[in-house]
Amino acid sequence: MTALHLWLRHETRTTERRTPLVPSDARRLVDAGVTVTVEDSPQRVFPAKEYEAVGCRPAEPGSWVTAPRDAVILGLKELPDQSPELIHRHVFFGHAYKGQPGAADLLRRFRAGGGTLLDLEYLVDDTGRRLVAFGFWAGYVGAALALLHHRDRLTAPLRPTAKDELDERLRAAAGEARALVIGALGRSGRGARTALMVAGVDPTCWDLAETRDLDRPALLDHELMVNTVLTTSPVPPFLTDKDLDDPGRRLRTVCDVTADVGSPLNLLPVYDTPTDWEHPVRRLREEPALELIAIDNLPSLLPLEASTDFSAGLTPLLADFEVGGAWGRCRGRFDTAVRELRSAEGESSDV
Ligand SMILES: NC(=O)c1ccc[n+]([C@@H]2O[C@H](COP(=O)([O-])OP(=O)(O)OC[C@H]3O[C@@H](n4cnc5c(N)ncnc54)[C@H](O)[C@@H]3O)[C@@H](O)[C@H]2O)c1
Repeated sequence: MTALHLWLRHETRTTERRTPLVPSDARRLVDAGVTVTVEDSPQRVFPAKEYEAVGCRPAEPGSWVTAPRDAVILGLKELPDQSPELIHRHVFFGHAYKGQPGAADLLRRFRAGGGTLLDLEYLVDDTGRRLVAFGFWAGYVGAALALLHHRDRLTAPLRPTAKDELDERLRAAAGEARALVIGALGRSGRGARTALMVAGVDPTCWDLAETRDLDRPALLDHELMVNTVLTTSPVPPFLTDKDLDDPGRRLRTVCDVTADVGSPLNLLPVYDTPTDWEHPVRRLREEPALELIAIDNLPSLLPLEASTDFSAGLTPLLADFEVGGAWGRCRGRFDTAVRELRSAEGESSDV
């Protein structure tokens, strides 16, 4: 039996309805002897009473700051700014290791309080492959939005929805479309293919083998493209301004699921800011028209499915919360980031 005390916090972003732990999985952890505290959260897709019904302890939103020191605080997105010293172990997406805005400040807060960031993005197996990710639903929603827009049936602002409702809209928009999914064998790629199939569209699927010698005319001959490629080494871009200016281009709608703006590995360097729920579509060219969707929080639009899937992957890892293995690698990445921060600040490199 483990002495783990898990504390599920309220998400501060009002649009964030997802949770990394759903009630049915919380029950599994409680049954395994884990103490699970769940903060009330008005927007979470599962009400607090469903967690209480399976044996979780209730808590007020934001009360994790006063949680016992040994509690592991679980969340998805950013921590609120109050509490300059972070004393706990925190499991969430910290976005703190690639020099992102606010990254150094967050690491400093951990360093000041002696806490630890266990970043979900760095929870990987021994080959470096991520163990929990929202990719499938990012691809699903991205392709669905692209298809709906292509059919002139996308309305803004976007709002979180249920899969049944989205699928109904996709079926109502069914018909021929020449669609291309790049990165088709990955998590997001599979999601994109699945959504397009719901709309009766059988996309062309490219992955590593098909882009090694990129056939640009073939790419531009598709009406709709969904980019879901996660690359770790530089490769030539899939689209350039020159391609966009090609008068023979049939491509009209692009969804960049990676929304990798500003990264040196960006494969679609034809725009410089993502789009969002208020304004999901941006016109990049007038004649012939080319429109872009590049939203960086796609799975939040399907909070129930995204949460359920993510929680199913995370729960066995939480049940086996330990020093070594995936959590050890995750901790090691945090230690490295703190050392890097120290040496950037000219201090001793000891952690
Ligand atoms: N927009 C959002 O809300 C959102 C949410 C989750 C994930 N994402 C992003 O989606 C992207 C994909 O994530 P994933 O979980 O699907 O990754 P993944 O590793 O499961 O899949 C990536 C795929 O890209 C393929 N690939 C790599 N290099 C390629 C190349 N040069 N040409 C063609 N294919 C290539 C890989 O073989 C793999 O099949 C990531 O950038 C991730 O950050 C975005």
